[in-house]
Amino acid sequence: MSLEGYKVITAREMARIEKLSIQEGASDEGYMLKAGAGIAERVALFIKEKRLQKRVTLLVGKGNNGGDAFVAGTLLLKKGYIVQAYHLFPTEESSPLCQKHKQAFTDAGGLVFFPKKAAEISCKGVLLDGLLGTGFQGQLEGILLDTVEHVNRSKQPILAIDIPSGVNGNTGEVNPIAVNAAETIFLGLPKIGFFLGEGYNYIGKLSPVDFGLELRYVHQACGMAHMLNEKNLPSLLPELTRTRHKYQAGYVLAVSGSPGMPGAAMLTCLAALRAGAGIIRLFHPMGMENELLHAPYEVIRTPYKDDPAALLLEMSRAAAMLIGPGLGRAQERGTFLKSFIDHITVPTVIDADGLFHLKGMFAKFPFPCVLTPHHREMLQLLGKEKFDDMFDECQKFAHENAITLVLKGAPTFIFHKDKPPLIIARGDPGMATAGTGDVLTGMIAALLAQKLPPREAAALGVYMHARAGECVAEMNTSYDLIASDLLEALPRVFKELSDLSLM
Ligand SMILES: NC(=O)C1=CN([C@@H]2O[C@H](COP(=O)(O)OP(=O)(O)OC[C@H]3O[C@@H](n4cnc5c(N)ncnc54)[C@H](OP(=O)(O)O)[C@@H]3O)[C@@H](O)[C@H]2O)[C@@H](O)CC1
Ligand SMILES: [K+]
Repeated sequence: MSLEGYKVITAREMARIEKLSIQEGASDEGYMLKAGAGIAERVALFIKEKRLQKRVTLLVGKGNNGGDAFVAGTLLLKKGYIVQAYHLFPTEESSPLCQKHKQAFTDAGGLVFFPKKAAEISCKGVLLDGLLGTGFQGQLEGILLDTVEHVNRSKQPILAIDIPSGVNGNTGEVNPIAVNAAETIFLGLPKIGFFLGEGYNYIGKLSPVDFGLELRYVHQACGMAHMLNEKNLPSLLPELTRTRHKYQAGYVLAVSGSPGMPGAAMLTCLAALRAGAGIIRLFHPMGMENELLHAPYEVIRTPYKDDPAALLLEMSRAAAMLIGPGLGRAQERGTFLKSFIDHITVPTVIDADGLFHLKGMFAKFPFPCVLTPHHREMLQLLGKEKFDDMFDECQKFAHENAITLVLKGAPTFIFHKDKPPLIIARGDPGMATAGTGDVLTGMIAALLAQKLPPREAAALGVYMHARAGECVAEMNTSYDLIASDLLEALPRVFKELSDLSLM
C-alpha cells in the first residue's frame, strides 16, 4: 500500500508543466474556468460549514491568479452570493484572461473597485485572495504589502487561491509578510513553499482543486516530496490474531532514562504500550529506582550498571528496541550503548541523547534503524550550523546511512533510502512542549515491534502522534497541552483509524 499522496513541487515547476501542456494543446482558459468552478465550490462549502453570510470580497492582482478569483466570483454571484472585487491594478496592466473574466464578472452584475490605498478596501464576508500565485517572486511592496497587512488585520476569514499571496511557493520565504489564510485552495499540486520556512504559518487548511491538468504532466513533474497518503493508513494497522500472546503482540526493549529524568523513560514506555506493544521492559541506570517507584504497573524495569549481559539476554526475545529518551549525555551512557549496539538484530528507534552518543555510527548498524531528530539534533548529526538544502542533505544522510530519518517539526518529514521524502502536515502548535518527542519514539518502536516496516512504522507513528495532538487541542486548547495528554488521546486516534479500516 503506497504511502505517497500528492506530489509536492515548486511553484516554478508547476508553472513549467502548465505552460508545457498549453504549448501541447491544452486551453489556458479551460484551465481557468475549471479552477474557478472548483474554487467557488470550496468557498461555498467554507461559508456553509462556518454558517457565514453569503458574502465574498475578491482581492485581485494583475495575473491569472486574479483571473481565477473573477471566475469564482462570477459563479458565486450567479448563485446569489453578494460579491464585490478590489482590483489593485489597472485593467490594461492585467493578464488577458484576468481582463476577460473581469468583464464577465461585471457583466454578471459584480462591482469592481480600484483602490488607491489599502485602507479603501472594505473587508466584508469571506476574502478570496487572488493577488499573487505561482507568478510571485521577490518581496511584497507598495499597495500589495499594505493590502496584505490590511486584510490580515481585518480578522475576516481569508481563502487563498493556489498560494497565500506573499508566500514564495519555491522556498517558503515570506518577505516581509503574507496573507494569513484560513484555507489555501491549491490548484493541481501542493507547492513545496507551503511546508518550508515561514510558509507553513500562513497556509491554514489545504484543499485541492483539480483544474484539468492531464496526469502525464503530473507524472513528469520534478517532485521534491510527497504528502502522506492518509487514506492508506488504516490498512497499516497491525492484524490481531485471536490466539496471540503478549510476546507475539510485540516485545519492546527500551534503554532510556537517567537520574533526574525518569519522566522521559515513562512517557516513551507508556506510549509504546498505548501504541500496541504487548510488553515493554525498561533498562535504566542503576540508582534511579526510587525515582521510578511510582512508575505505571505495566512497565517492567531492569536496572543496569555497565554490564550489558541482562540486556543481551532479553534482546534475543525482543521484537524492537528504542534508545535515547532521557538518557543524558554522561560518558558512561555512551559506553553502555556501545557495549551492546553491535548485537542488536531487531528494528530500533534512536532518539535524543541516543543520537548524540551514536553519532557517526549509523551506517554500520546491521539492523533496520529509525532516527528521530528534531531540526537542531539533525544539524548536529550533519555537523552544520544551518541547512543549505534541507531536502538534499537529509535525503543524502538517510541514503548514506541506510536508515529511516524522521525530521521532527511542523511539518514532519520522513526520508528513506530510494524513496521520495514524505511530508506529514499534521499536528498542533501545542505539541512544542517537553516530552512529546519521547511519546513519538515509543509509538514508532511499538509499531516496529508489530512488524511494520520502518518507513511505514514511522509514517503511521508520526501521523497518529500528530493527530493525537490535534484531538487534545480540539478538546481543550493548544496552550495547555502536555505530553501525557497525547497518551490519553491515542485510543481515540486508534478508534478513528480502525473504524476507517472497516469501511
Ligand atoms: N498557467 C495556467 O495554466 C494556470 C494558472 N492558473 C492560475 O494562474 C496563477 C499564475 O498566474 P500568473 O503566471 O499570471 O501569475 P500570478 O501569480 O497571478 O502573479 C501575477 C503577476 O504578479 C507580478 N509579480 C510577481 N512578483 C511580484 C511582486 N513581488 N510584486 C508585485 N508583482 C509581482 C508578476 O508580473 P510582473 O511584475 O512580472 O509583470 C506576475 O505575473 C496560478 O497561481 C493560478 O492561480 C490557473 O488558472 C490554472 C491554470
Ligand atoms: K493567492
